[in-house]
Amino acid sequence: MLAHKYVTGTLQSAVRFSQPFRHYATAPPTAAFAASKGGNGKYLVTLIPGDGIGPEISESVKAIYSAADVPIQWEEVSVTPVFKGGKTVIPDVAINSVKKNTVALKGPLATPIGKGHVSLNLTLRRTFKLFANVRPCASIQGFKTPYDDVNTVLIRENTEGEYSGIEHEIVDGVVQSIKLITYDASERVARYAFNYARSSGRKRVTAVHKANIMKMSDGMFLSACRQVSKDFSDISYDEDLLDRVCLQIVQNPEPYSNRVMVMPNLYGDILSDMCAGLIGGLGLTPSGNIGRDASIFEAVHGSAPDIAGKGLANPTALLLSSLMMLRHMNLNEYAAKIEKATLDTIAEGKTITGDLGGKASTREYTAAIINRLARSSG
Ligand SMILES: NC(=O)C1=CN([C@@H]2O[C@H](COP(=O)(O)OP(=O)(O)OC[C@H]3O[C@@H](n4cnc5c(N)ncnc54)[C@H](O)[C@@H]3O)[C@@H](O)[C@H]2O)C=CC1
Ligand SMILES: O=C(O)CCC(=O)C(=O)O
Repeated sequence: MLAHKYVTGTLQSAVRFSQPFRHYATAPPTAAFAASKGGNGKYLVTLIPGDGIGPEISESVKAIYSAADVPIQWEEVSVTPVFKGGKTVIPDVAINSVKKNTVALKGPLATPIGKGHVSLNLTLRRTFKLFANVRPCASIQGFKTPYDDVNTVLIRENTEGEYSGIEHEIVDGVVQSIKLITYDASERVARYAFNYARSSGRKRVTAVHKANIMKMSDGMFLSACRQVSKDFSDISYDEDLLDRVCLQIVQNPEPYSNRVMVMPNLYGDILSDMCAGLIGGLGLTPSGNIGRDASIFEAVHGSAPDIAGKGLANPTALLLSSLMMLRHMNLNEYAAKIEKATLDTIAEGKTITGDLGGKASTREYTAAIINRLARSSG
């Protein structure tokens, strides 16, 4: 078993790799990583390739890891839903793999719209009590977008709120969907956000809300944040309305760059897509779903059915998610090496995918990163 050294480990990486730390570190002081090793001495990590572009971008990550000699052995599982006991559930083999390995990299899973099975993404988060979804979003130096220095970190409550999945038809034509907020879950994610701010050198936490309208539910979320803020005298705390944040961040993202924003589930889902738009799109933004007993890393984006199977997908978001995972596992040097090769490839701009304005296929872009890795170690 590896010890729980996250705060120390992360601070060390801050000193040694100041630029990467700014981008894609996780600072999970409460999350456990109990190393599970295979016979070859490599760490076992669950890989869920997912739907749509998921298998293509997973192949890319696997190829890059292999080229960088990352000491990881993938345990690949499918989460094709099965019908059991009147419900759609995730197959036991996938659940058991994540339970055993405690870390997983997951491709996007598609959810039918307005009908069909529940979201398996949400089911995984609830099953493993992955209470905080960390979504960093940073401009890539040298890659030109309308904004040059976006560096936001958004932490989203990940188990309840508007995504509790409690909906019913009261009478014909009237449907009720319950937004469930508990003090415990709010307190837990708020504490995580403050700890994250402290260990990543950010000086402010902003709770994003709509408590002017949802006085009780978002009001309770804010009460929990205020209470937790009292334990962090070195971090300033404030609150802002979601709609104001949306307006202001697209007008000028700079003031949001040195703080952590924490918020209920749905707001985090939407605001993180908007932040992705500030830096070049969904092909670039990673995330980590952090829990006490397991953590699952995934891109912010979905299965992109419009480009699936065409070899056009940008694997960067999944790759950067996997780097958050490596840092979570204290494999910092591998993360730094791959991160540099990736960001340099994008900054150079010669071999980038269509979503970033380039012409490269997923394979060509992956090969460009691998070449750069080879050059840097040769
Ligand atoms: N965590 C997860 O697994 C998520 C799953 N989904 C699911 O994914 C499915 C599709 O959802 P959409 O709303 O279409 O969102 P999406 O994120 O899949 O796609 C939105 C747009 O961004 C583009 N895009 C996304 N990722 C890209 C990448 N890596 N490279 C290049 N272009 C990329 C797509 O081509 C599309 O035009 C739905 O079933 C949804 O429920 C959506 C979001 C998150
Ligand atoms: O589960 C899904 O299909 C979409 C989920 C999503 O957009 C998210 O929570 O990130």
